[in-house]
Amino acid sequence: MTTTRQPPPGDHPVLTRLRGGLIASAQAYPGEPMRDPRTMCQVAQACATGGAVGIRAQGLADLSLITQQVDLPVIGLWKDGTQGVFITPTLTHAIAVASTGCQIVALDGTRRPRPDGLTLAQTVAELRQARTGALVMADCGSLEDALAAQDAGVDILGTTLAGYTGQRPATQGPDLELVDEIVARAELPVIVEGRVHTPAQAAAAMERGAFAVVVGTAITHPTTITSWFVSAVSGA
Ligand SMILES: CC(=O)N[C@H](C=O)[C@@H](O)[C@H](O)[C@H](O)COP(=O)(O)O
Repeated sequence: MTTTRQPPPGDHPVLTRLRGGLIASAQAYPGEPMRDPRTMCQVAQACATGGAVGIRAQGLADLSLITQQVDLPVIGLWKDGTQGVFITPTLTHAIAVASTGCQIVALDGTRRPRPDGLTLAQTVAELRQARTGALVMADCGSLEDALAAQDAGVDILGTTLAGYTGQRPATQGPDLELVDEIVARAELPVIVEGRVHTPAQAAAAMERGAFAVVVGTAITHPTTITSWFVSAVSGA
């Protein structure tokens, strides 16, 4: 199975729109009050008004609505489960995500076995065969994941899973050490994602060579943001 490369890293028109910008991740979790595609779409619209250059979102219903109603590149994923490989875990999930019209499909980019038995390279190649036109973002947990994902033919490397796979400690903010390592060794655009909680941390990620930064919780998850303030107030 051969992998057809997309245009050179960073030159694709979708990447041109994302370069140097802030991508807002709008996701609500099962059982939460905001878990409704209309709500997530409104959150995405609000983020667009605030200057986000792209949206990351989860689930086929949310993605179908957001790709129709928000005029920004969308990074789509499908979370299935909460343990192991759960971010767009199989080729079937990836094709379904791409079919919602999102410009980028994010999938687990670790070296762990995938539930459908395909390798990451096979998954990427099959997704390209499906001719959806979507780029592929590998959600990685380490430098080794990122280099393997690059070899597997993905278009974008993300630090999404740093601190969540046992390969790296869960740093207080984004794992900037990992950003340094990936930027130094990989050739693909590196999107920094995971625990970017302040504008200063987002700026630091850009200074370390990030192509773009994804912020989720700190912008779009009021329950967690509220709990930060509650802790501060009760601890004062
Ligand atoms: C590990 C995992 O499942 N990450 C998910 C990936 O899509 C989301 O739950 C995160 O909110 C997203 O990565 C943004 O990160 P943060 O919310 O820390 O800004």
